[in-house]
Amino acid sequence: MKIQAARVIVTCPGRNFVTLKIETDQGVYGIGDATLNGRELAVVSYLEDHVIPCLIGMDPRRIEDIWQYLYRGAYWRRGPVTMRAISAVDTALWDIKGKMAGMPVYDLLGGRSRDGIMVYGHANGGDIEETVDAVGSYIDMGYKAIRAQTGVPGIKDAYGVGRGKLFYEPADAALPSVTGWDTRKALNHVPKLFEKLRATYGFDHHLLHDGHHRYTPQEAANLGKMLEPYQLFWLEDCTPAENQEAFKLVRQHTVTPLAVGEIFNTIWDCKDLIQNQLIDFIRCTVVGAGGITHLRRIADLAALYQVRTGSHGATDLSPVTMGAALHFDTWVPNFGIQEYMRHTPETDEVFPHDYRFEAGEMFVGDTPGHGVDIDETLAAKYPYKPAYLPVARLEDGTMWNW
Ligand SMILES: O=C(O)C(=O)C[C@H](O)[C@H](O)CO
Ligand SMILES: [Mg+2]
Repeated sequence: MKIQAARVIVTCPGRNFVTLKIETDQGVYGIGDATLNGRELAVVSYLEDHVIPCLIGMDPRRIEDIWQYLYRGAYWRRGPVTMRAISAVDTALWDIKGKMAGMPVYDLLGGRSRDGIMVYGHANGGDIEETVDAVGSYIDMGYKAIRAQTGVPGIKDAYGVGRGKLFYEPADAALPSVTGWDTRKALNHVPKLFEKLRATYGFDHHLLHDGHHRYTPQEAANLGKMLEPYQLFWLEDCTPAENQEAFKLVRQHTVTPLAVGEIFNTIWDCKDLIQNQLIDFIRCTVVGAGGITHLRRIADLAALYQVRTGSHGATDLSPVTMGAALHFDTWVPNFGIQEYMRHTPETDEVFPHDYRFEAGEMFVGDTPGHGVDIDETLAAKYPYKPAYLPVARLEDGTMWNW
């Protein structure tokens, strides 16, 4: 069996997605997601100019060997562009293997560990009242877990506060827009949101919050401590994690559960965090961390230390990633939660899929492979549109972490 052709499909049904389609000489094909928000075309070139020429003629059944070939073979290891490209190949190959075997991917991985996959949605508002209402509407939709973000007085375009209620997408301009940040103002405000949420809805639902890399370790520890009475499911990306040791300081001072990993590419980004039990949830996902093959390695390491999974699932990850992630979640023994930001109806139409949401959980179907396809004719109607994520600056103009 041989890989006969492979091509990259770029489409923008409201936002940009990069998809790799691998075709075999036996008529079976597979697809993988390679979307890197705000840097999409770098991955397109990596795939078209450097990966696809090597893939032609290879045996698509050799998923592990092809993964090692692309990782070790490039010499230049890791990084978001390389690992997104490897992930797209890997996901497409698992899709092909499932189709060849007549099995859904979760069965190839070892079978079902659970029936439904608990997901969390994004509730946000310009102020506390609006966010409280938004959380209420997620509860009405059946969600058991909700991430809550609010605008902060005095901060321009605080992180996580979108224009729409269901389809938040921060990459919106042909050049990066400038948002603001002020830790003092956020620390004064965020605990009040959770106080109000618990007072309004009680403690039956899981509440989450994303710090989006904004706080120093000391500030993050302070926030975690202030949020303890509200019993969060997790505080995410409370401080940048390039220096994994930074989490020691946060951990020493708070029992608020910590989650990190949406920008990690490999096991090397999180091995110290996991082995030192500095986090509770690892948020790497299929598209970000080298596909199913590598994510399984991360999850297995995490399991040794009682760290559970909580895969990134924002809208910039295409339905292909969502499908593959849900198969992974259906199997992985140390599952925690899955992020689920809804795609727009236009996106769902371009990527027909068999997963569904019901009563706060997602369910995968039994279609062989990962159960997500691409309608290429429809995809061609939505050409690529340059879009950047915003940047953040402090009040005095200093660049900060968006
Ligand atoms: O979903 C989350 O937790 C995010 O932090 C979303 C990110 O801002 C988004 O994926 C960036 O492209
Ligand atoms: Mg996040």
